[in-house]
Amino acid sequence: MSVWVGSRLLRFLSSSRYFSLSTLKQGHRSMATGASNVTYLGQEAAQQFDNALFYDYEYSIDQLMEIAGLCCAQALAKVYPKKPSKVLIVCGPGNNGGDGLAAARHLLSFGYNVNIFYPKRTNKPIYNILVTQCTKLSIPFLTELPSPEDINAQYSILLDAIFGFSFKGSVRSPFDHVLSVLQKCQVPICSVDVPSGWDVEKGDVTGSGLNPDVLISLTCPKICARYFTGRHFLGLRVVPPELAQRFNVKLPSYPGTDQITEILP
Ligand SMILES: NC(=O)C1=CN([C@@H]2O[C@H](COP(=O)(O)OP(=O)(O)OC[C@H]3O[C@@H](n4cnc5c(N)ncnc54)[C@H](O)[C@@H]3O)[C@@H](O)[C@H]2O)[C@@H](O)CC1
Ligand SMILES: [K+]
Repeated sequence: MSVWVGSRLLRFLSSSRYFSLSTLKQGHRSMATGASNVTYLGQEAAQQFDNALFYDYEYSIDQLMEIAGLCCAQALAKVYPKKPSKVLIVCGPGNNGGDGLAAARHLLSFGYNVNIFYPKRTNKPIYNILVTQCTKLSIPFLTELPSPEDINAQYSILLDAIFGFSFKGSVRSPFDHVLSVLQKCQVPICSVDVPSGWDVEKGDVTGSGLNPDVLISLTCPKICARYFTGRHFLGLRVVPPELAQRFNVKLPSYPGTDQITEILP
C-alpha cells in the first residue's frame, strides 16, 4: 500500500513540474481548454525534452526542423486547401523562424505562392542554408513588413514563425512593431508551436500576442495551448516511446502515415 502511495506521489510530483497551471492569468482568452488525453509541457520541460532529442537521441536540428516545416505546411494546407493562395511567412531569429523557412519550401511545392519576411537574421549555417534554398527557389524575401491594409489586400494566409518555446518577457524590437502590425490584420494566422507574443505557460498575458486560427504544436503541445480555441494540430511524430515515458508524456496517435494529427478539445 505504502509503495503504491509513494509511486502515486512521485508521479504527481513529476507531472506537476510539467503542468504548472497555477497561474491562469491571461489576455483575450477567457477559458483554459485543452484535450485531456494530451500532455502540455511547461517552458523548462519543453527545453529539456528538446535537449533529450538532440543529445540522447542525436537528432540534428536540421533533421527536426525539416520535418517541423513539413508538418506546418501540411496543417496549413489541410485547413486552407484553396490554391493558388498567397502566404506570408514571418520568421523570428531562432529555430521557430527556421521552421518557417523550411515550411516555405514545402508550401511552394504544394502550389502556394510564398513570401517571407525575416527581419532579424541569425548568422548560423542552419539558417543561412535555409535562406539560400528559398532564394534559389525564387521565394521573395520582403525588405519591409507591409501595412495591415496591404497584407489584407495581398495575402490570404499568414504563417507565424516568430517565437516558439524559448520566448520570454515582453516583446523586443523589431518584433514589437511586427506583432502590432500583424494584430491588425484580418488574414487568418497559422502559428508554429506557440502563438507569438504568448507566454509559453500563461498565454497572452500582455495582450501583445497574436490571435491565430490554427496552431501547429511540435512534439508536445506547450501549456499555453490550453488557452487556444482554434484548430490545433500536433506534428513531429518522432518522439521515441522511452522519451515519452521518461517525461510522463501522453500523446495522441497519428492516423496512418500522416505527419500531423488534429487535437480535438
Ligand atoms: N525538438 C523540438 O521540439 C524542436 C523545436 N523546433 C522549434 O524550435 C523552437 C524553439 O527554438 P529556439 O529555442 O531557438 O527559440 P525560439 O525560436 O522560440 O526563439 C528564440 C529567439 O527569440 C528571441 N527572443 C526571446 N524572447 C524574446 C522577446 N521577448 N523579444 C524579442 N526576442 C525574443 C531570442 O533572443 C532568440 O533569438 C520551437 O518552438 C520549435 O518551433 C524545431 O525547429 C525542431 C524541433
Ligand atoms: K510562433
